[in-house]
Amino acid sequence: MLFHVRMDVRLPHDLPQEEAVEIIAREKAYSQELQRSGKWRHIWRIAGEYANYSVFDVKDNTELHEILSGLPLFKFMHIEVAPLLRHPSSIRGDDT
Ligand SMILES: O=C(O)CC1=CCC(=O)O1
Repeated sequence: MLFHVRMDVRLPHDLPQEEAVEIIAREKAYSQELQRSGKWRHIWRIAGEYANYSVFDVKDNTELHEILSGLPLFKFMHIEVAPLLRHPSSIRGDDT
């Protein structure tokens, strides 16, 4: 199943710099491992915002929830999820 996900990151102003750097490094490693696995298909920065649009390809809602709630930045994020399906007007036979 494909899901479009928007993640907005809000780091608290009083979060120590070293802690923020460490969490962001873990976030990057976690994300890149999932990208290599094919489950995290796309990640795009939203221009001018500390936010991204991502596309996930996972088995079901439960797997998506497990992945998102495992994000090192999860507690500092606002996340919006939209399930995707093929549009009947799409000229593409698959989702490439
Ligand atoms: O910077 C972001 O948008 C948050 C994030 C998600 C995965 C990652 O590496 O950073």
